This record gives sequence, C-alpha cells and structure tokens, in this order.
Amino acid sequence: MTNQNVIISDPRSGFDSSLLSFSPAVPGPLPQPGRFIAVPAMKSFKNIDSAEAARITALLDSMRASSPTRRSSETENLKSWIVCHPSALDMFDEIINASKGKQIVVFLDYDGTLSPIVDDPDKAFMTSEMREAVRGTAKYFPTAIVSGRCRAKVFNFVKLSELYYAGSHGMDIKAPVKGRNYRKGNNQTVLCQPAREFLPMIDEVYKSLVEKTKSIPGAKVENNKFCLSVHFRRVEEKRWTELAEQVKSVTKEYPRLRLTQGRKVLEVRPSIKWDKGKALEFLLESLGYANSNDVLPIYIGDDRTDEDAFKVLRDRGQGFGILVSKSPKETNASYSLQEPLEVMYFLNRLVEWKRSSLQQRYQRK
Ligand SMILES: O=P(O)(O)OC[C@H]1O[C@H](O[C@H]2O[C@H](CO)[C@@H](O)[C@H](O)[C@H]2O)[C@H](O)[C@@H](O)[C@@H]1O
Repeated sequence: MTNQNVIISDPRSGFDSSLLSFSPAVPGPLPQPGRFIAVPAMKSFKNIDSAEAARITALLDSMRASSPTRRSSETENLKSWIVCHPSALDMFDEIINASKGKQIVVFLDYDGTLSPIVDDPDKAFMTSEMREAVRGTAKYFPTAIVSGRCRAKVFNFVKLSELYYAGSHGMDIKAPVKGRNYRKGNNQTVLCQPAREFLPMIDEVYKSLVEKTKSIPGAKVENNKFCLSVHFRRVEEKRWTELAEQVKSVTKEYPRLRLTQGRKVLEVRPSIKWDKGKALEFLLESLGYANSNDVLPIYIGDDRTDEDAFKVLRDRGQGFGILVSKSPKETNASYSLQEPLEVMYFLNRLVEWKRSSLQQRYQRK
C-alpha cells in the first residue's frame, strides 16, 4: 500500500494485529496494559506505506514508554523488578569484592545520568556537586563520558579535561591529552571517528529537518555532528505522528541513515555497526584491557542507546551495567539507580572506598 492514508493502531490496543510483528531494535519497558491511556488508539498516516507506518508507530510507542510517568499500580511491578535489578548502592560491597585485583574503569552517560532530564536540551546542566563526584572518580579510575550529544557540547556541560569523551553515541572518541599511565603508557590523544564520511550528509539532513519541522511548535532539531536528534518533548502529543512523518519524509531519501529513539527524541544516525557498546570496547582496548581479565568496567546510563553497552558487558561476562530508572524496564543492566542524585552517591562511595583503601595500604608500609 503506497501513497494513501494508512490507519494503524497502537500495538497494545488490539486493532490491526497484522502490524504487531515489528519490534524495536532495543528492549523497552515491560509492556503493561493500560499504561499508555493518554495515547490515541489509532493514528492516521499520509503518504507512507503500511510497513513504514508500523515502524513509525513502534518508534513513537517506544519513545513514549522510555519516559513513563509512574502510577500507583506500578509500585508493585517496581518492587519485583528491583529484585532482579537491585540498587547499585545496596550492592556496593559485592561490586567492590568483584573488583579485587582488577582496575575499575567507569563509563558514564550524560543526559538522565549525570544531569536530570529537562525540557530544554540546552539547559541540561549538571550540578557542581556532581562535577566534583566525577572529578574525584577520574582521579582514581579511568573515566569516560559516553553520550548521544556531540563531543564539544557534552564537554561544555561536564568541563573536565581529565576524562575520555565519546560523543555522538560513541562515533567521536577522544582521550585526555595528558592521559594517565593506567596500563600501557597511554599519554596520547586517541581519536576514533568511524562515521567521518557521513559529515556532509548529516549536515544536509540537518538543514532539511530544520526546514521540515519548523511549522510544528516545540519541535527542535539538534545537530550532534555525526548524528541528529529531533526532540518531541515540547511538542503537543497529538502532533507527534505528524512530526515523525516529517522526519521520515526526509530520512527516506537517505538509505544509509537509520532512525532510533531515545527519551522523547528520534535520533538520525549513520547505519554503521557502531554504538555505545563498540565505543566501550574501543576505550577498553585503548586503555590496554582488550581481552583482559584484569579490568572491571562499570557503565551507568539511563537510555535505550546505553543498552548496547550493557549488552557488551553481559556478553563479555565482565563488569556491571547500571540502569538509571525509576520505573521497571527490560534491560541488560545488572543493577539500578533511581536518579542522577543516586549516581552521585554511588560515585562518591567509589571515591571514598578507594581513598581509604589507599590510606590503609600507606599506613601498613
Ligand atoms: O546519551 P545521552 O548523553 O543520554 O544523550 C541522549 C540525548 O540526550 C539529550 O536529550 C535528552 O535530554 C534532554 C535534556 O534533559 C531532554 O530535553 C530530551 O528530551 C532527552 O531526549 C540530548 O539533547 C540529545 O541530543 C541526546 O541524543
């Protein structure tokens, strides 16, 4: 079916079951009937075929679900979820025990992990207390920020030159110029930009998206250098389908780009096999820990895109993924933290533990 209006249902509503087979590439929150009551059951799509309409619907549903509002009936679900994904604060001693004889390496997502989610992406500042916690962490452990934002923008928020930065979902990686000698005398800037050839295409698509979406109040297109974010957060929900259609009308001309979703955001990015998981592996290798048992990576993130990194850790059987979430989500992470404040507590505990164990070692000498 092409070039005609397609009526498609919410996958949970029971309409049009032929379209239920599409599932997002990454896991989402546990399906809970009745949870999406504000969502219209049917959406009307113009000028796109049914398969495409199903894909857009799935992306939008998945996007809604990644920023859910907690209802009292969900408290029970949360309790049972926590049993499988206990708080990293409660499991702190287990994490420390697992790190015996190993170098802890810390990976931190930015939005929703170090800074709270806010309406205006340009105002997602981290607190100075959080900055001190990250600074302390980097003093004792190699520490990387892994973000969907472009590297320069996330650096402007974090403002710590001693960190590794992987911007654009890991497609732009840089090590601190004066890197610390963790393992192999790494004092050079490591640079990895696997999507370089896409830069002109991304710029072109950015301009088209700005033009196409300018009539939709609240829509915002963010240029993250190797990828783009189209923000839905300040758009009236009844216009989300229209916005998604506009995005699709641009990206369908670029088969080498793909669409993924995050927290009230659609991301346009190159279809290359590179993601936050690959960035984590690249950074471990750069630090001299490829195929090594002497390392314990800890990755903390809140977003769908962080699942790629959680999965790498799970597949390697190494380290811990920690999901920042207040509601139950299907995840490859081992542990959870509820919000950025808890992330800060966790980082401070890591720092305190390391400081006191170094002190004890010094006193024994
Ligand atoms: O990988 P991250 O560091 O988590 O970046 C993912 C996206 O984060 C930002 O958007 C999200 O946070 C905004 C500010 O709180 C919020 O307004 C938006 O709704 C969220 O999706 C950032 O603006 C995007 O470019 C990143 O891709």
